[in-house]
Amino acid sequence: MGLLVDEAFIQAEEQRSKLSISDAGNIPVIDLSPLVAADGIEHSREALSGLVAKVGDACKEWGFFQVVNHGVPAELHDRVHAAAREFFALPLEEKRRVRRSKESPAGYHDKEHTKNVRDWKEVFDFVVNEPVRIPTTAEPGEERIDSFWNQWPANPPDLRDVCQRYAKEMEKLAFKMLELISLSLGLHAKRLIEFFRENSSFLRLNYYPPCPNPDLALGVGPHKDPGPLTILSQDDVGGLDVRRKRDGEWVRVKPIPNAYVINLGDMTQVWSNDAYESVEHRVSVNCTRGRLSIPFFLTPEHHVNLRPLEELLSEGNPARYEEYNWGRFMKERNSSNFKKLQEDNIQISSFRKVV
Ligand SMILES: O=C(O)CCC(=O)C(=O)O
Ligand SMILES: [Fe+2]
Repeated sequence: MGLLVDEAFIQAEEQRSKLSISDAGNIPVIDLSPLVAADGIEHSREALSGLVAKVGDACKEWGFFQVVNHGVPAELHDRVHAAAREFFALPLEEKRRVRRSKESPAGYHDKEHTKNVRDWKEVFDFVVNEPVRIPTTAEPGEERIDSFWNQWPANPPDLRDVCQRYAKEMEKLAFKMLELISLSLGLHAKRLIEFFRENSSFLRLNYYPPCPNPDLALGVGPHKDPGPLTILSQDDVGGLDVRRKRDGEWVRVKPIPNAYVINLGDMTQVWSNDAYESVEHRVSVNCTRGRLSIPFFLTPEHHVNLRPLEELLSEGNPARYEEYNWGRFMKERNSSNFKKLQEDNIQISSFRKVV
């Protein structure tokens, strides 16, 4: 295939997607119905122990799994997808009325870079709880805090309401997943939820238009998510690829109707002192069908500090990470989206202790 896309989108040869990628056939699919039926995990721990074990195994072996019977109303899910499609179909000029800026980082944008290569996608971001507060700079000792709010487009008119209701459902599901992950690590069910009573979580509507050079560009370059976990809804097109832990191969996550894809992020890796690992993933594109995906990123407030959890450490298993501050970490990471840096943005590996 000849070169049809702008140079900014071209991935280095070793990062490109092979057209013959295989389906991740055995990525775990976990049925959450015991949890939904039990009305809270505290009350029926026995009945849920099988579920906890499954989540633990999936976290260790894959760091990626899908959940079904999760309790999120299908009708609401379908309405968010429909509204998102309508939004992305608007003329660029109209979408750009709610474009994001340094001062107002929620909204529409189409120029994100992952590892300094431009992603083949359009995005609309919104936060779950307003306003979100973030330090003005990433300097140590910075005391100034900026607040920002969502920007909602006039069209489609129901986008705001549908998105806000859906966001609350995602928050609820994320808390359930945190309980299961806590229990699977041998922690108290509420141990990890503590960090998110107030939170800065956000949702992203991703649209990946058909791409004339799916052999050269990616929808999102290879990366790991920085929070504890991400809950993703995808349509039936497919394109999410995971680097399988077992052999380092890229495999495609098969779309399952009404399922959510859950992936662990860096924060879970740090808390668990590497017992669970954040998994690398990327998005491949294709030349015929536009793809829609809607990830929910659970994230804490800016003042939260992260480090391996004391209860999981021992003499034989000392902390592998230095403590870091979430607000400063995110400020530093996000600044690379606005100016194209030569180096890659900050990663948790910067906090890894030399032992
Ligand atoms: O679109 C997808 O399937 C994944 C998107 C993703 O990984 C991200 O936005 O962090
Ligand atoms: Fe991601």
